Amino acid sequence: MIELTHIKKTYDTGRARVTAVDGVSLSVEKGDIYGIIGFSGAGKSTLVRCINLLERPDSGRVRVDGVELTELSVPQLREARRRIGMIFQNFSLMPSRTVADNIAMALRHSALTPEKKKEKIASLLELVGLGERAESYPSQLSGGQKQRVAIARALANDPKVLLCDEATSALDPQTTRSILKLLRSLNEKLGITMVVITHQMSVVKSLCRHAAVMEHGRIVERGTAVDLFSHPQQPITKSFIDTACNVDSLRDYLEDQTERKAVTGGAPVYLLTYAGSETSEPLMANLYRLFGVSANILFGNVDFVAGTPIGRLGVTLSGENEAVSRALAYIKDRRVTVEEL
Ligand SMILES: Nc1ncnc2c1ncn2[C@@H]1O[C@H](COP(=O)(O)OP(=O)(O)OP(=O)(O)O)[C@@H](O)[C@H]1O
Repeated sequence: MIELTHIKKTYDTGRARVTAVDGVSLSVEKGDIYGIIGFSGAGKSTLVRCINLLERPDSGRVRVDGVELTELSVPQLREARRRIGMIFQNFSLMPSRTVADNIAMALRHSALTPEKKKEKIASLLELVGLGERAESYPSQLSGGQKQRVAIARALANDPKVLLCDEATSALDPQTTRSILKLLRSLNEKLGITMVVITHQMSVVKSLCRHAAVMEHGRIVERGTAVDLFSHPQQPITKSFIDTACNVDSLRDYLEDQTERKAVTGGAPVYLLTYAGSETSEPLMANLYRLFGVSANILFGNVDFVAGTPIGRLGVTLSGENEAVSRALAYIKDRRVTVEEL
């Protein structure tokens, strides 16, 4: 559905030349929810704004639903953009217009009759759970409700693609969950392809099937959300995952050598990460049964990523040195990742 090829975008700030996107290629399948994660300034927004040519890349190709956008005339591009909805962190609603009028703005070039437009607006508001708020003004709505209006507006022209730029970053955790749930249901009901920019791995965790990690204008790692969560390769991906899965708290705790000695008795701490069916194996029991090695659990966390459980355990292992080595080899054989902390 979306094909970006060797996208490069630089900005001339007067004093310096900033390379915001540095030769990125990205392919997003129809119906996918694709996350783009990275720290502030990594180039996520610029990359996503290249998908609808809100930013025109210096070089590279942008193909959406089989159409090469960079080759279109201005009127053709305007038409093509209607098939690409976008929502933002700050909602971008017109404060002086009602909810219904905000959505109507997106339909001003539509061929629908005024009657049909009214029906369309009502059904869009129904879809986002705001059937009763057509005549409210944005100032009368909560942040979550404003984002729902923005989503309804983005869907007005039946887009095939929805771009979400930090859509939940300004919302509290509970409202974030409800907006992510809405986006998931729209993806299921409408089959709409979504690209979701975020600096929070928790958004990737609960929404995305695939994701790419950006750093300094480049994609440094990409894959299924399950793979990124269970077998992150790059340091930046690991650090995002550690934060999302609370491993940070264990690392912080172990940094204090006195605390560390008190809980581990000086034994090494291993972080075991396992995904999917690997979780069902009674691993700890087997370590004792097969090797006489017992595990002392210091930390445990299970996340569900795209419906797959991914577990993390922080353990010390006690037993004969030789037995512990064999136990570690046994664990690794079961596709459990072992990291010494
Ligand atoms: N219009 C602009 N003019 C000059 N520099 C820009 C412009 N837009 C972005 N940049 C620069 O390009 C780089 C990438 O910015 P971008 O907003 O794409 O990153 P981001 O990952 O989306 O970060 P954030 O989450 O903070 O928005 C940054 O160094 C930024 O300062």
